[in-house]
Amino acid sequence: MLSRVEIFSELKNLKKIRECIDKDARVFLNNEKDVYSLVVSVDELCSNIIRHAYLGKDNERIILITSVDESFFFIAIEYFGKGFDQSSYQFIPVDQRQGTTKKGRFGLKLLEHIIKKKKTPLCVGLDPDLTKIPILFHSSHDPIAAFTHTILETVAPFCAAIKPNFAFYEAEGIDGLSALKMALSPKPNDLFIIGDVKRADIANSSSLYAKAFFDYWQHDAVTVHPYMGMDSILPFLSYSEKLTFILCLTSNHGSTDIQEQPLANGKFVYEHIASLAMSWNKNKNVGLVVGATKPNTLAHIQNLTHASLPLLIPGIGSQGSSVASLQHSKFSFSKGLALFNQSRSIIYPEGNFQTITEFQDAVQQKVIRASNELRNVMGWS
Ligand SMILES: O=C(O)c1cc(=O)[nH]c(=O)n1[C@@H]1O[C@H](COP(=O)(O)O)[C@@H](O)[C@H]1O
Repeated sequence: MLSRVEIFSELKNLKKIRECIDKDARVFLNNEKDVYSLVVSVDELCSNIIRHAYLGKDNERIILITSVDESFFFIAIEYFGKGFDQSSYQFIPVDQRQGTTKKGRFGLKLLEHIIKKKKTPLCVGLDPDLTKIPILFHSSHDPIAAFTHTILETVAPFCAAIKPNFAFYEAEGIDGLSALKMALSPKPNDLFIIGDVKRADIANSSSLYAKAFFDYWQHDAVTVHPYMGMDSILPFLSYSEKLTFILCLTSNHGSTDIQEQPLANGKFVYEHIASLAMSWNKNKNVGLVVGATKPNTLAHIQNLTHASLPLLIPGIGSQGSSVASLQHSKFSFSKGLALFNQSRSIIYPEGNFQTITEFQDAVQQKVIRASNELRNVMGWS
């Protein structure tokens, strides 16, 4: 299949180039994240042509030619401005590029992209609990692995993100962690993966937590606590292509013990955390965890941050909150970016299941209902 797109050199015209690459890349690649990476690379290349080769002039031509089939993808970009000075290029091996590349919004854009493609901001939490996993999985030699695999396969088409909570895997020791590793290998297509790890330590230790969850586990995002301050969070933020969700106002009752305490200046601790998070957002890769169980405070935090930080919102379902209660609050579904997590209410449907298929059908009903509910609220149905 051969395509040709010609545009004038205005940034707004790059949409046509992105659309063409997005369409053709799907013939060749079957992974949403790879498609997105390619779209971003070509977009970056063309915007550099406009900025550097055409010095911002908007009436010059850029021509994109692609040829693609399942085994081959050819991309040519033709432009007529100042050529690239190859002698100015200094090769930096990928493993030494940390901190040398332009700070990206890749994690944020990837999340946005997947939410739009899947038409849902639903995140499904992977919280495999041996006391809740249906009996039929217990005859498997590795119930946690079998359960995780079944849940992933069932929910993947209907959600944008998954959030494995490490507590549930770590509780089973090495076996639990290998079950998770196996379930996530190869990396699932079309899913944003948030490692719910709630870490952070002195910088020296945090940098290894960050390495573990971003490099080894290949997560797209992690959750961290802010208790130890900026230096404990920065090692996570130095991964500019990943997202780091900072606990701001958690969904549990104990949030009143510390997070909802007033400071000497009259502000609440969670407000202070939200302001700090905004000031740490130099790489556009900071998000906040805010529970859905306090819809009005959630709305207040959304306002306070001008909806500039992506929100991870747990607490819907088993913890008693609902999409309806958010609708009845001042929270705005149309401002900024938010992911709504549900774990137990999706992965543990009631019933006495005799077969995996019966169980999958029940989970599928739950996840479709949760996904559709959010889709309706977003006006995407
Ligand atoms: O960081 C989280 O994900 C989190 C923060 C919070 O404030 N409240 C909260 O419930 N969570 C996690 O979100 C999931 C909620 O699970 P369910 O209550 O079963 O939907 C669990 O894995 C929690 O650990």
